Amino acid sequence: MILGCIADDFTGATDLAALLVRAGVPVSLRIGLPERPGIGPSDGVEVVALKIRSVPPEQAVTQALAALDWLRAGGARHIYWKYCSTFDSTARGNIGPVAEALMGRLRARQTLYVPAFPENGRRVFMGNMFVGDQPLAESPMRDHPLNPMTDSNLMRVLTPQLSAEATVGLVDWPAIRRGAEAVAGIMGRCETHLICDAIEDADLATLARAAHHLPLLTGGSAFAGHLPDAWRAAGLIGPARDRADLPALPPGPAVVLSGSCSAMTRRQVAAYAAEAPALKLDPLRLDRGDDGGMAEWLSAQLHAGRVPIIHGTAEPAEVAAAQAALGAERAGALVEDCLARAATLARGLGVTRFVVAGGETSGAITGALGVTALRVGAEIAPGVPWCAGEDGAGPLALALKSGNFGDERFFERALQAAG
Ligand SMILES: Nc1ncnc2c1ncn2[C@@H]1O[C@H](COP(=O)(O)OP(=O)(O)O)[C@@H](O)[C@H]1O
Ligand SMILES: O=C(O)[C@@H](O)C(=O)COP(=O)(O)O
Repeated sequence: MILGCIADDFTGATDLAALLVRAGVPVSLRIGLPERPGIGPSDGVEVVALKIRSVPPEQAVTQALAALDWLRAGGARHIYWKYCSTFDSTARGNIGPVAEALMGRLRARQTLYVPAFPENGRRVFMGNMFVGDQPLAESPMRDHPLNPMTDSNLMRVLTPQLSAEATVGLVDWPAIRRGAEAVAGIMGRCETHLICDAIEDADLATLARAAHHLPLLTGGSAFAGHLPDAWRAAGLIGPARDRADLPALPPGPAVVLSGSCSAMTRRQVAAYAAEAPALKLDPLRLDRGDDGGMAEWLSAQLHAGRVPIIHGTAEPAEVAAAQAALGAERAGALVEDCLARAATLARGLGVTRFVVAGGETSGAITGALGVTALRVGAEIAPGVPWCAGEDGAGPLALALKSGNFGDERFFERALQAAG
């Protein structure tokens, strides 16, 4: 196995798997830490999807190290720590502690942090992240319900997450533009943690050429997608494979479930709810045990042959009000639990296709369905593939959409793409 990947959430894992599949390597995707030892594709990539973005750092470290041990037992030659392309973290932060713990176990002296995903508008310049044309802290990410990002400077975000002996440096864009040797020059300095600029995919390719030999690399899916070419150029893996083996998606009814409150999801939910039956969940009512008659409503919609949407998606002011009354964690958990129950109910009613918006939400739903592995299908939007899996009831299909990915018509597009 050339690469073993640890993803901090489930949308991130399918995003990563999709970009690696695009890069022509065989990819195997596990949901949660596998119970039994296993060996991934001999010349390919194994992705382990965890739900550790918003948990306390100690828990994130424990789970990531367990995944690392599993991947190394399966023969992984390099490890990739995948987090969000907007560098999302809680106030205490998990990106740094997990990276340091993985470095410790791998005896790695240095690692790179490369979150940029230019195709989806996430770019880093002189250590500052931009989402589209806005600095990260002025973008809608400042209002994220669980991981609000209030500083655009990634070196300032990362430094307090690390131990006192860690040193943080920058691989700056002017150096990247000079080429892999200039990047190697910066890597030869003493800093152990290097935040990397990247504006275009060409920058990610340069970084991959300079750093593909490191035992641990970290970042978003786009950088990982450039590693196979760098390994090929170094003669370490075989030629790119065609995707002749796209998994077939099972036919059958579908539902859309959204717990994401991200700006793009809010537009997507509004567009879909204008044309399809929609049930909106309110954490304050859920706290009183009132889910708006979800089971009866869902059953009636499915029996009428519709593709309904159930969602907690709300504007920042509504989210803030729910959080003020219940606390952010409880408000989030109430919606996640209810959507997980909706998924189980839908499955019991014969649904085979689930379009899900939100990373934490996808973790809750996939966990409730009991899916433990996914095969990656065609991409609906950059970083969002349809995936095929199985639970106790048989085959099913899941499209796990990251909060800000896709365009306004994403849900409709996903349903059409499933055929
Ligand atoms: N109305 C709401 N009020 C408060 N929290 C909510 C509401 N609706 C959803 N949430 C929570 O917000 C979080 C969104 O996170 P996530 O699913 O990862 O979405 P994204 O991919 O956009 O980051 C989830 O924990 C979800 O349960
Ligand atoms: O890197 C990305 O942006 C995604 O892969 C991802 O991790 C998204 O997370 P959510 O926005 O929380 O779904």
